[in-house]
Amino acid sequence: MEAVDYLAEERRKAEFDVEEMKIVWAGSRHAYEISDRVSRLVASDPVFRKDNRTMLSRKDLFKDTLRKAAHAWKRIIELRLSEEEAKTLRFYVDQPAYTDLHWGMFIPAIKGQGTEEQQQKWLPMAYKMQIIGCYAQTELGHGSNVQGLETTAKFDPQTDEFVIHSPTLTSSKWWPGGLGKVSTHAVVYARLIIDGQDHGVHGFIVQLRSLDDHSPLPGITVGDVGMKFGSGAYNSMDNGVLRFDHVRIPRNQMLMRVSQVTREGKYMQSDVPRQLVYGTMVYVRQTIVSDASRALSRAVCIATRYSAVRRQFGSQNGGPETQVINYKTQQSRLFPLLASAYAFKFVGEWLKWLYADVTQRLEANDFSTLPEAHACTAGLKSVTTSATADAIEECRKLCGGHGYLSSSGLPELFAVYIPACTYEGDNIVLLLQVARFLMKTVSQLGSGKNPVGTTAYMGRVEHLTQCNCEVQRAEDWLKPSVILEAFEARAARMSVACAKSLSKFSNPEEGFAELSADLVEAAVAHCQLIIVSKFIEKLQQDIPGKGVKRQLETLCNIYALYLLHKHLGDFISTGSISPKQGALANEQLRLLYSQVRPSVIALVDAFNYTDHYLGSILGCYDGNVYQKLYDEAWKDPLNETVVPDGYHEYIRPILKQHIRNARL
Ligand SMILES: CCCCCCC/C=C/C(=O)SCCNC(=O)CCNC(=O)[C@H](O)C(C)(C)COP(=O)(O)OP(=O)(O)OC[C@H]1O[C@@H](n2cnc3c(N)ncnc32)[C@H](O)[C@@H]1OP(=O)(O)O
Ligand SMILES: Cc1cc2nc3c(=O)[nH]c(=O)nc-3n(C[C@H](O)[C@H](O)[C@H](O)COP(=O)(O)OP(=O)(O)OC[C@H]3O[C@@H](n4cnc5c(N)ncnc54)[C@H](O)[C@@H]3O)c2cc1C
Repeated sequence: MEAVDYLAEERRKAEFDVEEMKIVWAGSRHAYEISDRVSRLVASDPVFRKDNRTMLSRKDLFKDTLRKAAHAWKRIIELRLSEEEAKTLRFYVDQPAYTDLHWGMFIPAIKGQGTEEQQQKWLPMAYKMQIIGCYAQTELGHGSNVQGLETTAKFDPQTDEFVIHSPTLTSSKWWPGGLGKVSTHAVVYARLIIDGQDHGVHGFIVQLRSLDDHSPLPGITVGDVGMKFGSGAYNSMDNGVLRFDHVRIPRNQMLMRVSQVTREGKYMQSDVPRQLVYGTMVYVRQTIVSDASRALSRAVCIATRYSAVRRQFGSQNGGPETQVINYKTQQSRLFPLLASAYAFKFVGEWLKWLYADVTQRLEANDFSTLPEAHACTAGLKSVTTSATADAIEECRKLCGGHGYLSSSGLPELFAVYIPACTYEGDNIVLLLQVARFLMKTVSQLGSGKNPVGTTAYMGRVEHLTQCNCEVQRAEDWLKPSVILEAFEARAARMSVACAKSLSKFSNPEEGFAELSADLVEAAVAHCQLIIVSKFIEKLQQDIPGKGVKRQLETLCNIYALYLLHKHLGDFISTGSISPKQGALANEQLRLLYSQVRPSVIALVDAFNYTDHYLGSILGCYDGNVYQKLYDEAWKDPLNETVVPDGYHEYIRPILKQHIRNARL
């Protein structure tokens, strides 16, 4: 059989309706149709070509990004694309750009923190891209600790203005995407000072560059922070540095939904919580969870297709070698990642719903679910991005040597993805936020306030800290109720153990710092429980299509049992399961790998990614890996000449050394 036939053969083995699974993956038939149409549109447009981008210099890469962003905008206007279609188009262009921050943070910040009047003034200009904005919060000296920001916004009652100033080197804004070279405006976070009194961090809309010639306005020093990790990758983004030297802005450019400053310089707080100043981060963290499933599914698609094509060992009497995907070790490394991609997809959908729900409540002045929304977005952002970053690297290893080639697409995907573990909140810092929320929940148990939502299980803490797992045979692990109780017991017991340890400290903050490593583990357990439970909930829905639900059940079980196996120490040390039950879970997991094996190629086909989006020779739909790898090698600039540049200066003299030595 030719390499090109391997995937066709695999597709014939699929045990479910792949077209229906595509709709489940996309979220709805409508979303599927948009994604399918727009991804093909991008793939067929030569301006969006990206196969040469890791070879470009920083300047050429940046200009290429500007060209793509301008072309994308032109196509959006020409084709009158809806908001959803436009977003999908930017996603498939697949090159980090200032537009991500303009649409993803600048506009949401004004929407979430601006008054009606401010929204009416700024949003129409932003929607038409007559102004381009970024989100300037982080400083050289302060990122995680937002309350530690140093930039000041002093109210000047004489002129009815704020004076924005960077008092120290460490107060220089540092990192904001789009700031370095493009943005005309920024939402700048600064300490509000009125009459010498510090009212903490607030957001301000500040113009940075002239709308006529793009030069920085007086008092503004702005530039790019420099090259980042990897070639291509996130270097298409102009992450920037910015300093203010007493820059004046009108008073009405402070975002005033949460608090206001009057003409007289009076500071007034609305009845909305102060934490809404952090609202844009909650919004973006929620989108990052869905993005994790996309990045992970992309890597998994590449590694799965390649693993079905690649053969090593096992040939008998000159017959074909074994497909590496049939090695149990390959399966135990790859299939949990496939299952994780689906798990993150569904928890991302749920989180989107949660965010929409909390937004609706906030509009009706119901702030009760804000702490949970903060904990869920922070925790799930952390857990899904860390797992995805690790998984992309694992996929590279699963592809052996060829995975290390740039043309596999995996090195660039890794380089572009890993900052997700840091931006929008360092993952450990965010897990500590979840831990605080959990400790608060435990401390309130018995006070008559019943935990709700994702912490509702804590309401059954007495049962969960005493229950015995009922598993006796491997197949008992297939019962959703059994899986759920094991995960709930582990999470509840870890939180309760932390709370008990904390109670021994006279100073709770000291205790929290001392126990922070354990608290992070408890937070991870809680977040993993959410992901598992949302997958199980998804399966309670009506899911049409032959065999579709069955495949999803298998993936759900793989995801849960893989986590259980990976964190066996937690489950056993908390007494949530016995060592014997842990071994049975592993036995069941092996059976599940065999069960899902015939369908894995169809399961990655269901992501419906174009070859353009995948950007990987190893992951192409046709599986023609070797011919493509061979052809690609000859396109490398080093192969433009047979004898390399530098031969005469640096190679020949060494080779001819013996002649010189002989003459001496
Ligand atoms: C689509 C775009 C593409 C993506 C491109 C990526 C671009 C990247 C952009 C960025 O990175 S922007 C910068 C992001 N920066 C951060 O994420 C900073 C992380 N730090 C924080 O979020 C906070 O400083 C902190 C870690 C939460 C701590 O803040 P603070 O010291 O003020 O809080 P605490 O005293 O711990 O808590 C006070 C109180 O507030 C609650 N809370 C904290 N954050 C939020 C929130 N976002 N929403 C709601 N509530 C929040 C917290 O739980 C505490 O509650 P109580 O315990 O008092 O009830
Ligand atoms: C590619 C990229 C794009 C970005 N885009 C933007 C943007 O558009 N706008 C913007 O404003 N910012 C942006 N940022 C900044 C980003 O939000 C911050 O880098 C991030 O919040 C982490 O903060 P930090 O860099 O200060 O890390 P630090 O907080 O200095 O982290 C350093 C280490 O200290 C640990 N640590 C910190 N605090 C604690 C604690 N309390 N307990 C335990 N450990 C702790 C962390 O876990 C980490 O290991 C971007 C960053 C990157 C990398």
